[in-house]
Amino acid sequence: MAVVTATILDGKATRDEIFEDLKARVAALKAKGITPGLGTVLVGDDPGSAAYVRGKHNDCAKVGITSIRRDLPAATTQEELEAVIDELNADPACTGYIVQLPLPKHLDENAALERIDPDKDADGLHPINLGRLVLGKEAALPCTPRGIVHLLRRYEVPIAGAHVAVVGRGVTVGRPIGLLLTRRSENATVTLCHTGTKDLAAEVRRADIVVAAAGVPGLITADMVKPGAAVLDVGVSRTPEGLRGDVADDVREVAGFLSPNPGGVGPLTRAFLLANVVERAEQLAGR
Ligand SMILES: Nc1nc2c(c(=O)[nH]1)N[C@@H](CN(C=O)c1ccc(C(=O)N[C@@H](CCC(=O)O)C(=O)O)cc1)CN2
Repeated sequence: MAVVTATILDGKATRDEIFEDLKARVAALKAKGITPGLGTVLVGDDPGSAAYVRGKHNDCAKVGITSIRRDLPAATTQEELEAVIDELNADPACTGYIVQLPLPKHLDENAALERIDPDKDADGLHPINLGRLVLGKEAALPCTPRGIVHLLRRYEVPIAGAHVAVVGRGVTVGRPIGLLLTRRSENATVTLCHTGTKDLAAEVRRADIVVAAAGVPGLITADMVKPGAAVLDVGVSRTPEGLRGDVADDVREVAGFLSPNPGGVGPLTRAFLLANVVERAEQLAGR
């Protein structure tokens, strides 16, 4: 029988704590006559993206944030998409919003992200907000990286001085997580691994913290993990057997901490999306 050594980093319990805090803050905003609003733009009928967007609006209802949904057909043109973005930029009821990624292949994702008003960028993925993060200025932070840092802190995983291997260089996780973890407040040393990395196993093996965000089922196996390391399973793939993370099951016999998938970082991605909207509403209320 498998021996589980890892402490499980429970994303759902941690999300519930964040929701309690957000509920109180939204109530305080409403008492001042301000209701935060989250917008989503979903293009096409990918069932995974549709489920994530549905989840985001369910979360809004739980904490008292107004939901604004724009669901567009798969054949939407770039001009039509940008017209919806412009509309949300101008909508005073919309405090912040996201364009659900990935977009259908015929659409230009970067152009769409750049069109979002940076002050309404609830995802923290606008180039201006990523640039502010690089410069150490206040900005909306990308939700999944924010969730990862929160989960590590919540379970008192040492970050300062840790060697972190990030696997995957996507815009929502891999690239921005390095920016967060190398801030002075976190002080980790980060190696960003990708398909061009010569010896992935060696890079992962010397890491105290592994962030697996490649979207390759079972990529990280027990023999690649330093005993006691914290392993965060962020990548997700839809396989004929169902949803699979990047981390093989046997890693829980070696790791010191493990964020499972599902039930780890995913719920925090959603929680920090709402947190970004509430924080923006609080900034506006303070003016
Ligand atoms: N505009 C964005 N698009 C995408 C992002 C993002 O941060 N911004 N990230 C992912 C998808 N995503 C949010 O949009 C997301 C992924 C996973 C979860 C989640 O809660 N997962 C659950 C399992 C859910 C299931 O069973 O299907 C879990 O991990 O427990 C939430 C949000 C790509 N696109």
